[in-house]
Amino acid sequence: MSDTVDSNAVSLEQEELRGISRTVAEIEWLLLVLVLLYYAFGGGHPEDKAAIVSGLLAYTACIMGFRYTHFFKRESRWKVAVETWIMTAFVTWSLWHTGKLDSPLINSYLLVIITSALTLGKITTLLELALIATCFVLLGDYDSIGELTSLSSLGGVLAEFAPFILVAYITTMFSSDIRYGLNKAKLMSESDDLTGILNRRGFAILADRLFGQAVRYNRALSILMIDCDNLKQVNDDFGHKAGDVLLKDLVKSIQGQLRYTDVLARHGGDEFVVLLPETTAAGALDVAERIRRAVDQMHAGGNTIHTTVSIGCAVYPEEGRTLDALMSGADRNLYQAKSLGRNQVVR
Ligand SMILES: Nc1nc2c(ncn2[C@@H]2O[C@H](COP(=O)(O)OP(=O)(O)OP(=O)(O)O)[C@@H](O)[C@H]2O)c(=O)[nH]1
Repeated sequence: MSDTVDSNAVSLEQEELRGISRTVAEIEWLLLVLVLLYYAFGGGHPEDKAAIVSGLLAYTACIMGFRYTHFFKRESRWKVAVETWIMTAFVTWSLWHTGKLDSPLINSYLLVIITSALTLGKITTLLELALIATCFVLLGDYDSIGELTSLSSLGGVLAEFAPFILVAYITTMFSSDIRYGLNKAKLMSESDDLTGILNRRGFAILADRLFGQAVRYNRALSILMIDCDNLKQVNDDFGHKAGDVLLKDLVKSIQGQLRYTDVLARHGGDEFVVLLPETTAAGALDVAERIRRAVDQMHAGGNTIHTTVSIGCAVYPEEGRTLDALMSGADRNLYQAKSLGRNQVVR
C-alpha cells in the first residue's frame, strides 16, 4: 500500500517537473534567439563568425536532443541542471568570440541564473554562480594569479559580478515564496477548515488516483460513508460551538481506527467518507464496526456530549466498477443504516 502513496507523490512531482521543463525550454530558445540576433545584426569580429555559427549549431543540436529525442525518459532536476550547464557553456563560448567580458552578450548569464534560481533551489544556484564566476575569470584574460588576486582586479570582477549575485538571490527568494504560497493555497483548497482533514475536492483528486490503481492492478478497494446521528440535536441543545467540537472529536475517533494509507475526508456537513485501499468486504466491515464502536464510546466536549454514527459500506469490484457508483452504493447503504435505526453498519 505504501507503493500506492509513493507513486502518487512521484506522479505529482513529474507533473511539476514537466511544467519546469517547459519554462526551461522557453528560456533556452530565448537565449538562442538573442545570440542569433546579435550575429544577424553583424555582431562579432569577422574572423570569429565561423566559431559563433558552430556554437549556435551545437547549442541548437543540444536543445533539440533534449526536447525531441526523449533521451531522458523521465523529467528530473538533474536533467534541468545539465541543461543549465549547457547554457553556461554556450554563453561562455559566445562571449569568448564576441569581446569576452566587454561583449554586449555578457548579461546572457542572467538567463542561466534565473533558470536555475526558478527551478533548482538555493544550493544548485550557488553552484551555478560558482561555475559562472569561474567562466568570468577565464574570460578576464588574466596573465597570472597575482594579477587576478590584486585588489583592483578583484574589485573589478566583484563589481561586474555583483548584479548576477543579486539577481540569483532575489529570484531564489521570489521563487521559494511563490512555491510556499502555491503549496499553502493548494492545501487550503483541498482541506476542511474545521477538522483539518481533506475536503470533498481533495478527496476527489486522491480517490481518483487510488481507484485508478485498484482497477489497473485488479485490487480490492472499499468506501465507507459515515454520518453523525444527532448533530442537529447537539447544536440545538449545546450550541453550534459544541457541535464543532463534536465533529473534531469524531474525526479523531475515526482516524484512530484507520491506517496511514487510508484516506479520510469530510464529505459535507456531518458526513465523512473513508477510502480503504486494498481492503476487501471483510476488512472494510471490520474497520466500519471498529469506528462505530469507538464513536459510541466517545464522550466529546468534556464528557457531556455523546453521539453515534451510521455507516454505509461499498466494495470494489462487487458493488461498483466506477468510483461514482461505489460512492452512491455506500451512500444508499448509509441511508439504509439510518432507516434501520442508526448506530449501525450496512453493506
Ligand atoms: N456545529 C456544526 N454543525 C454543522 C456543521 N455542518 C453541518 N452541521 C449541522 O449538522 C446538522 C445535520 O443535520 P441532519 O442532516 O438532520 O443530521 P443529524 O441531526 O445528525 O441527524 P441524522 O443525520 O438524520 O441522523 C445540521 O443541523 C447542520 O446545521 C458544522 O460544521 N458544525
